[in-house]
Amino acid sequence: MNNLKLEHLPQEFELARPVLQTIEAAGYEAYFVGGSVRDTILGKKIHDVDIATSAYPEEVKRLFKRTVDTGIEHGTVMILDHGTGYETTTFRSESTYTDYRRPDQVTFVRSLAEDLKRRDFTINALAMKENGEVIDLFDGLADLSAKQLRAVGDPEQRFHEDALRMMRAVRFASQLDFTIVPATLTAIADHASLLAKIAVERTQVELLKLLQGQTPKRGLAAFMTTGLWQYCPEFSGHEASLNDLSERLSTGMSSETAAWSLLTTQFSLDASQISPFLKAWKTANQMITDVQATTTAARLLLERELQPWEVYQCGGERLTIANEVALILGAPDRGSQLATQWADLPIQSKKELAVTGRDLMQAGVQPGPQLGQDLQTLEQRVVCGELTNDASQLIAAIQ
Ligand SMILES: Nc1ccn([C@@H]2O[C@H](COP(=O)(O)OP(=O)(O)OP(=O)(O)O)[C@@H](O)[C@H]2O)c(=O)n1
Ligand SMILES: [Mg+2]
Repeated sequence: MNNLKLEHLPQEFELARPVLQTIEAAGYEAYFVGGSVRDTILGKKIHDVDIATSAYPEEVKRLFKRTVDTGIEHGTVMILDHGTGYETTTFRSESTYTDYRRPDQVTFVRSLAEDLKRRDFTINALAMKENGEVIDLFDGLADLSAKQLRAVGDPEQRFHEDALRMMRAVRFASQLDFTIVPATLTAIADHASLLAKIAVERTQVELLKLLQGQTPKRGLAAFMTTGLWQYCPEFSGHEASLNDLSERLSTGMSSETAAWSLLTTQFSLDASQISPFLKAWKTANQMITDVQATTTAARLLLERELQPWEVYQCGGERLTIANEVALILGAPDRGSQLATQWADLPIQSKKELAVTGRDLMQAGVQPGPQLGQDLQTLEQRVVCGELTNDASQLIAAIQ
């Protein structure tokens, strides 16, 4: 056990202190736990603070005026008395897990040590008192300084309890630039197939964080060597492409759209293959549309410059993503050129076309498929600079 007392806590903790103080004043224990403690010690910005307490959910609710049962069956209560909501979870003990996802039952306990020992990695098993004193029962601080991920206790047990933790390991390796210690890495390789039991939505979150992390090479390399990749939807047959990526990807992708586009471009998927690929990963429909556009453009950028119509069809921010992806895969950086090409387009969307279908009908074009065709021809010719975007000229061109 090591000692550390943080003197200057980030604002997020300062604001949450009254919650811990109220719980402690009633005779219970309360600590900050999880990622916020880890990230503060690492000097990183934190996004939310999690609180763990010896008070049972009903006891927590009695201490505050406004609470919401956000996950009461797991012991989680949201406290709203201090502005921002604070999720407070009662200490829980180990129990049996038969489905590799969630415990068969949750047992509330009064001991912090019992709670911490069922957490995934030593760096995530730190607790911090309201006054900044860090409780380190599993040498998490030593692993933080050595930049290492190590499962708490027996790694096999930790991955049996929740197979998603294996994806979390490779995600943290990328996000934090940490190595995974050999025993933990071996346990991941031995249990990789359990990932198939995990809901794809949860795996997706970790994969995207990995690709957006600071050292994606590290995370991807572990993702590949442990065999986790084999239990991800639609990855089969792409081992060589993924290994190639793990060598190329020296910085994190800028967004989720960029992360997906990198995979679909690297896998040489065409627009019709992107939809089943992303559907298997359960992404939103908008993501499918965006990735189809960025991948089409990125694939072209790997060969040559884009024509105005191709710039137009990809559009705005998506061009930046296409360029980001193509650059990683070996194309020259055409970022500023694309920005100029985009800015110089006569119109940037169909809404800016000087005529509508109604205008064409008034000019005598019959409604029907031909009308749509005519409009698209005009749009294309305006974008390419063959026609001026002027209503009378466009109508004249059609007639
Ligand atoms: N499968 C999991 C998920 C979470 N935890 C524990 O619950 C804490 C909070 O979980 P979560 O917010 O999902 O992850 P963080 O570690 O806080 O990371 P992030 O910064 O992404 O929120 C973790 O630190 C860890 O102690 C765990 O043991 N096993
Ligand atoms: Mg967290």
